[in-house]
Parts: sequence; C-alpha cells; structure tokens
Amino acid sequence: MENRPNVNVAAIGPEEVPVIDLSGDIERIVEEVGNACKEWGFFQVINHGVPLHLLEAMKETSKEFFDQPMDEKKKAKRDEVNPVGYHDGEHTKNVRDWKEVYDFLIDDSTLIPASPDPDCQELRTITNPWPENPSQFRVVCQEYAGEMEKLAFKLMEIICLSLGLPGGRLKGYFEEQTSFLRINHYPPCPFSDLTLGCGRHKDFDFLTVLAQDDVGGLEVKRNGKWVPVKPDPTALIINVWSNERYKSAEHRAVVNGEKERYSIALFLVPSHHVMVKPLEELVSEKDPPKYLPYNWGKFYATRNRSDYKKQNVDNIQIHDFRVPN
Ligand SMILES: O=C(O)CCC(=O)C(=O)O
Ligand SMILES: [Fe+2]
Repeated sequence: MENRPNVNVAAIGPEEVPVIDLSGDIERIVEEVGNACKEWGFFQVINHGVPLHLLEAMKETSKEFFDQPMDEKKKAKRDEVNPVGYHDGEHTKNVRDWKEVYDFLIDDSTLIPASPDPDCQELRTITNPWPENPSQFRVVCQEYAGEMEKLAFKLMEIICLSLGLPGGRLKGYFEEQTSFLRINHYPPCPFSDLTLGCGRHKDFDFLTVLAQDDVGGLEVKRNGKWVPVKPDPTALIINVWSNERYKSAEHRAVVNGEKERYSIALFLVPSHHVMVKPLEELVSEKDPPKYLPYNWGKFYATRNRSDYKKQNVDNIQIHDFRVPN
C-alpha cells in the first residue's frame, strides 16, 4: 500500500512547503532556510538567480531528446560500466518507476572507485555519453549545470551559516565532486491511480536542487501525510540531508493520466574519497553522532551496481549507517 498514490494524501491548502525569497537581507535568508530545514527539510526558492530562459531552454531540449525514437536515445545509454546517460528501467525501493531519465555529471571527467569492494583502491574515470541529437543538448545542459551548481554552493553556504558554522565549512569536501544532474521524464500514465512516477525515497546527497514544469506531481511526507508541492516552473525546490539536526524529507512523484511531466534534479555530492560523517562541531556527549562514517565513493559504486535490476533486498541507503538507538 505504501507504493500506491492515493493513500494518505493531505488536503491541499493548510500546510504548504515554505517558499523562500533568496534576494535581500542575508540574515533573514539564513534564518528562513534554517527553520525550513528543521521543520520540513524541503523548501522552494524564488529569485534564485538562475535565468528563467535557461530553465525553459533546458525543458525544451529535454523534450526534444526524449521525443526521439528509442534507438536514438539508447545511443546515449547508461550501462553496468558507465552509470550516467539515458536509462528507462529505474527502480526506487525495488518497484519500477514510470519514467525515463538522462543523468549527466557536472564534471565531464569524474573519478570514482572502480569497484564497491572496500579493499579495492583502484579508481576509474567516468564521462558523460552525450547524445548527438538534439544538437544543442550538450551546450544547454552544461550551461544549465553551471548555473545550478553556483546556486547549490550558495545554498550550501547558507545552510552552514544557519548551523552556526563558517559559510565555507563544507566546500573542501566537494573539490572533486561527483555531483550529477538527472532529467526525469514521466510520460502520461493510464494507471495513474496505481503507479508512481518516482517511488517514495529520501535523496542520498547533501542537497538537491529540483526544477519542475507546471504539471505537478511532487509530494513530500509531513506528519504521516503526503503534501503536494505547488508546481511553479520559476521556483526551485531544495531538499537537504544532514545528521538529523535538519530533516531529510521523504518524497515521491505521482504521475498524470493525460500529461507528461518533466523535472530536473541536481544532486550535490562530495569527492569520491570523502568519509561522510557527522561534523565534529555538531556532535557532543549529549548529542552523539547518529551515523557511522562511510566512504562516499564506495556508497556510490554500490548503489550504481544495484540500480539496474530488481533486487531481492532494498538498495543501500543512508539509514544502513544509522547508529542503533
Ligand atoms: O520528479 C520529481 O518531482 C521528483 C524527482 C526526485 O525526487 C528525484 O529524482 O530524486
Ligand atoms: Fe528525490
């Protein structure tokens, strides 16, 4: 039942995901972001600095890409070796999603561990399999990624400030970032009351910046109910992850019976060698670490290996590293 769209959906209106204006007084912004992270772990931003014409161009070129015949899309396909590119068989929590995606790395040449095996030190370089068509696809994606990246790092700074840390406290962990973007295309679905476009999940990254079109479908879990996020193609949705000082919100995307829908996520993730663990400044005897350290690159390599087929177990998740109470 957890995977059905119509169960436990909140009425529209009384509770809405916070909307934060990123222009103006920095102290106000820091306070609003801190509160939204504590209360929701999810918020929308407006006046974010990403040019609206670029958001539109990105949607257009994405549509042109996905409208192509399957043979053409498969030329830019991801596979067991290369975890980025076109893919239409994603599973969230072992249930197949009603969507197709194109993933691309911010850094065209990104280092990751060659294997999930903790004893293997070998690294390999992964690169984006850019499609030849549409011809402007690559340029638009790269320009878009550059703007989104600037915004993601600005938000990282604001989040650090809101935690009482220096703004640049986390930047160093992202020098050889493995961050990537994902274009989600949800075709119209004749079984929209039975199927989800993207099953319930928490993102695995430090921070996600999500753009969506005007169709709607994104929902965030709040006090046991699914709250729909008002679709606004000019706003961006931010979703954070932290050591439980801030919430990491569960969310999902429902599909539409008639309309297709696009969303584009940037997942901000660190360099492959970074050990992810609670920051020393945020733990104390009274507030001990809630998570065990884990190597980001190995986590990424493990997930990529298991993304392809339906597994007998759930995919590796951050909560696998949670310290038992
Ligand atoms: O399409 C959406 O609104 C959500 C997508 C999402 O949560 C994801 O790609 O992680
Ligand atoms: Fe997500």
